[in-house]
Amino acid sequence: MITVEQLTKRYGEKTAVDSLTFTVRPGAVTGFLGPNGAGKSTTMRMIAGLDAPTAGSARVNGHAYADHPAPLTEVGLLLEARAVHTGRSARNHLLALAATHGIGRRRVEEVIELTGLGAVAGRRAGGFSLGMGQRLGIASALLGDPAALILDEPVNGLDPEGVRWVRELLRGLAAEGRTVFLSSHLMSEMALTADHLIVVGRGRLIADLPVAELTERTARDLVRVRTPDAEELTARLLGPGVAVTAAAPGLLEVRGATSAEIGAAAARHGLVLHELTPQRASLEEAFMELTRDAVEYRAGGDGAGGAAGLARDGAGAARAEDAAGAHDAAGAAAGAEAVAA
Ligand SMILES: Nc1ncnc2c1ncn2[C@@H]1O[C@H](COP(=O)(O)OP(=O)(O)OP(=O)(O)O)[C@@H](O)[C@H]1O
Repeated sequence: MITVEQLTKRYGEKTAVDSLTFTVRPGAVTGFLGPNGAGKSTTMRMIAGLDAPTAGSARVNGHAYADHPAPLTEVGLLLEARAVHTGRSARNHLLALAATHGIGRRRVEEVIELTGLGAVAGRRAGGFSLGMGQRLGIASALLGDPAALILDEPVNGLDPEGVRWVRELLRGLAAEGRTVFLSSHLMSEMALTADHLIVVGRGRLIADLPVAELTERTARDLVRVRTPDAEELTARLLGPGVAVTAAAPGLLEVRGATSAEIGAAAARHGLVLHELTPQRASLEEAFMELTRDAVEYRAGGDGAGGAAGLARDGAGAARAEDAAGAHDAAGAAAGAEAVAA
């Protein structure tokens, strides 16, 4: 369990992490998501005791990381890819690390096996590719068989097979009851790997919700219909609460009716349909929507009513309801535009 309370980090005028409060629970993969510069790495460094908070606290299993007598056995860390600039072989690197914690050779061989480094373990780690370096970083993190893992962008630089390998490994570790906390700026990756999401922008909490909930919320009330009988179908569908937009010749976008209702109406009136597709916003779109204001602010926009608007309660922590409310409102506004057009 990782507990972050009112965690804040300022570098001079710059607030990198702003009153963050969240909990990362065991038995699940929790994704830490946010655009570049949102404060993910800084937060992870503070959890790992590598940076001192300006205010607030971060605890792993109830203690500050630095207070753990043998931190490797408590928390596995992967914070910087290619942190190994060494002439040592991967195996010797792991053996040296293991020795600092009284971890035996057997465990070193186990993690080499687990991370698929067997064939290259005798090679100089400093010359590893980014992908191999990531595997070695993950092997180091797993060395102490820790109950919690904190991984900053663990799939960075990995090929698709490597990405899938990390995903399955992390899901397996969570299924064993461990706390798995990983950062990414890629929603698509998180959607496949994480059970729960903590989304940040400009150092502040934007959302804290299960991935499944975000998926549900991205379902748009919109059905795309391709038909040679567009005009007549439009006339048949229009009614209270139903809006139909002609997106292109023979292509309608219908709001306020399900695809089943549209199909039934077409059948009743003998109208031909070539396509009937309920639309869902992709998770990537949902993420962009959630973090849009945070990004605009960073790009020099005024950001008024942006992430600050989402994180509007006194404590500065917008929970899922707030963020979703804002998201829904934005979705509704976009819908109104489309209908008007
Ligand atoms: N040592 C530092 N001194 C000054 N500013 C810093 C320092 N470390 C981070 N920052 C700033 O704090 C903000 C948050 O940075 P951080 O690296 O935590 O974000 P991030 O979400 O991990 O981004 P990325 O996805 O790009 O790694 C950024 O604006 C960054 O420039």
